[in-house]
Amino acid sequence: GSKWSYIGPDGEKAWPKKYPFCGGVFQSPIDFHKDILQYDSNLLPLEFIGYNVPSTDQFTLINNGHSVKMYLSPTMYIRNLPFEYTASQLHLHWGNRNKSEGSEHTVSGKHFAAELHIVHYNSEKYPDITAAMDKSDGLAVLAILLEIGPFNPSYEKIFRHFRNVKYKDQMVQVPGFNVRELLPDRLDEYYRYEGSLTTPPCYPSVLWTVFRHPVKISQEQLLALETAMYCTESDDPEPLEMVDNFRNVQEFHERLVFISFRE
Ligand SMILES: NS(=O)(=O)c1c(F)c(F)c(S(=O)(=O)CCO)c(N[C@H]2CCc3ccccc32)c1F
Ligand SMILES: [Zn+2]
Repeated sequence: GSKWSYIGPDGEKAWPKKYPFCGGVFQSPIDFHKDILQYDSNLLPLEFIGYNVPSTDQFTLINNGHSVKMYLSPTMYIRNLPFEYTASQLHLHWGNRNKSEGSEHTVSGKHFAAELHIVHYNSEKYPDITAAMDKSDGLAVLAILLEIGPFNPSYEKIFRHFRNVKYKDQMVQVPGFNVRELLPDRLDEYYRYEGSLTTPPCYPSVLWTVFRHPVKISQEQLLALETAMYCTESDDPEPLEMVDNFRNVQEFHERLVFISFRE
């Protein structure tokens, strides 16, 4: 499978050797700081269609060795982007139990505890995500910054299954729920820029929407995320904890991030 990691000799500094786009342009994630932000009044709130998936449907949650990802229903899509984008999967990035600063995007140099990504592909132009993922208008990823606060029952609908996907390639079925509950209340306030996948193959194919307002999960939920999973298979004699699975922020020169809010 894909031989890359977040640590050691196959870590992010080595990614460009096998995945040239990782050393290229428009790379993500980035730091949002005031001198690259520009207000844009044309940035409308996104519209989510079909996000309220009935509990009779099921999502497949899988540990792929890099993250924990959940396949979404093809009836879920977003409007109010340049094209219609259909949901593909969601996954998370996080730190470790001693340093809960595992978000990919940062704000004024500050990490949040973790980050949820909902990956969509341009279903108006491409038949599936594999066709879309290396096209400049191929993908749209929504990013939700996570921070510590009260217990979050919506995130628990995913988190309570972590014990069944502890090891690489393990999977479990998750009853459908309203994925809109995972997003912050203020959908009208977000950062928007053109960037890339934050993992190999790092294609510069992503229209990023990072919501301004973080969502809160409890300390215990965060600890579960930081301690539940392994990158290795269940029978591996040298288990590797799945921690710190975030890419460092990338150089962002001569470019702007558009914001839908006046700070
Ligand atoms: N942070 S991110 O949003 O850039 C991002 C990831 F961080 C990440 F881990 C994955 S993955 O599929 O779990 C593993 C590596 O592809 C994807 N998966 C994408 C990339 C390629 C692909 C192909 C089919 C379905 C999903 C994806 C991803 F888009
Ligand atoms: Zn991601």
